[in-house]
Amino acid sequence: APGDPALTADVVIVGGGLSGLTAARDLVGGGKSVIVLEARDRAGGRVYGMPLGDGTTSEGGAEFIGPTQDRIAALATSLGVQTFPTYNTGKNVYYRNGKRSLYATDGLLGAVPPDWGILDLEIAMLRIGDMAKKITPGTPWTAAEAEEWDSQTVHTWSRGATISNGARFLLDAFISSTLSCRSKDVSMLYVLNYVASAGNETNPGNIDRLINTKAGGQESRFVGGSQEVPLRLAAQLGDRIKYNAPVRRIVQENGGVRVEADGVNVSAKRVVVAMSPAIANKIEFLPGLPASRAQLMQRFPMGSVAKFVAVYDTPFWRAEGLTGQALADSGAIDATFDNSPPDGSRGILMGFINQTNIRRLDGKSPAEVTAAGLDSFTKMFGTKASTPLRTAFQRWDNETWSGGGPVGYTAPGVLTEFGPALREPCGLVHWAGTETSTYWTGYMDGAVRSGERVAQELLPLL
Ligand SMILES: Cc1cc2nc3c(=O)[nH]c(=O)nc-3n(C[C@H](O)[C@H](O)[C@H](O)COP(=O)(O)OP(=O)(O)OC[C@H]3O[C@@H](n4cnc5c(N)ncnc54)[C@H](O)[C@@H]3O)c2cc1C
Repeated sequence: APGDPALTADVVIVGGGLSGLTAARDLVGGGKSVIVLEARDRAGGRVYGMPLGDGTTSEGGAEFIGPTQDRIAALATSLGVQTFPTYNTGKNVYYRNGKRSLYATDGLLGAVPPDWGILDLEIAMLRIGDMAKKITPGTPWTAAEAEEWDSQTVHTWSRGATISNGARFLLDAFISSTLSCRSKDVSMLYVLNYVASAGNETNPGNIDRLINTKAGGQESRFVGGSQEVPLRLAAQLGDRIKYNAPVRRIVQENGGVRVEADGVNVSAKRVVVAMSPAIANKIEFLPGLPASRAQLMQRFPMGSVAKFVAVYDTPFWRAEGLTGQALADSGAIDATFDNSPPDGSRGILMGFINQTNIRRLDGKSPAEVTAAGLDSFTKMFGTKASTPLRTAFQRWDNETWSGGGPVGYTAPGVLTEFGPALREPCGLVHWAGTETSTYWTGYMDGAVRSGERVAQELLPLL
């Protein structure tokens, strides 16, 4: 705003999440001056160590890393952050139609619960895999069948492709646990691209790598918590990052950009907007953006998700032969993981509260959310789960600077019509954020890849 101190840099980066921080690292490495403007009082965005109230934290946002997520892996290694395997020994819990059952994840069908309709499901999953092979990751609108797949939701497709309630429930659960939305919210084309994107340049994406713990996206965790990665990268960037500086307006004028944030203005040659399209839509652009980009940002909502954790003096489920992973069709939590520290010195259960379930808890008190979370854990893991030492939860739908999570998704008709505007620079404005990534879109790896891509895009222009 007028009167605020004015800084100058080659590039101003809006957003201090993994995408913005990575872009800053590479631009600084290329000899350019950079200022990062971050709305929050911390770096990391959707990567956040949720305080447990005893001086320790548990992952409140992004957590897992798996094979082919090469760029987040390289970044973590460069910062001295190690990984360890997600606890995955024993059986998983399946809570369905009021009944609890256990299932092994190393059987013929992999990590699929033993529901009626399992063959029906397998056939549908194979079909999804075959369709995803026809997608070029990052540009799904170029597929020959793009119009057909972008004309239906996953719900519409799955009701045609399956006959059993079990298969339909599990396909809905796949969408809820990966995108935190309902199958009726999201385009089939979007999901096929998500599957195709779960790989790298030499290993085509596939559904198993997307959803599995063993050999999949949930295989490993970071020692000390995932937030170590953005926090250490932010420390390297030092006072190039300005916190508590929400950007309100981006003005392109006189051959450069002026970026106006609360308390500070920055003039630069170019600007990178490093966040989800939905959150970028809160910024005023002058002159206005091309309609295809402006309207893309109106059509890219965030999922609705919270993470709930309970801390116990031991991971008691391990002694009972359980992984700590569960899937449920009722209650607040629909999927869980063992979030204990690497040495198992105490037990932490983590549950996702997704889509309708978290909206039902809108306006509820922390005590009511906690009661709902513990009720779920108790149904899944027995009465021992009802008496934790402490609990915590992190809602993302209430976060002003995230607007939900884990990722933005699109309803039918959006990618084929507006998708090409996702990465296309608008004059001096460039776009990063996991939503723009070719591989592992929606993940930390995608965020890092998008930061690396935007830096490569900019360096020859500066
Ligand atoms: C509950 C949950 C679980 C997840 N689990 C995983 C997982 O297990 N593995 C995985 O790889 N990924 C996971 N993810 C996804 C992962 O967190 C994201 O893909 C990634 O962190 C996105 O990084 P980003 O830089 O693209 O965006 P963000 O992290 O959203 O960064 C955007 C930044 O911009 C800032 N900002 C917004 N508006 C403004 C403004 N106007 N001015 C200035 N700054 C602004 C925000 O504060 C934020 O810091 C999860 C996410 C959630 C929410």
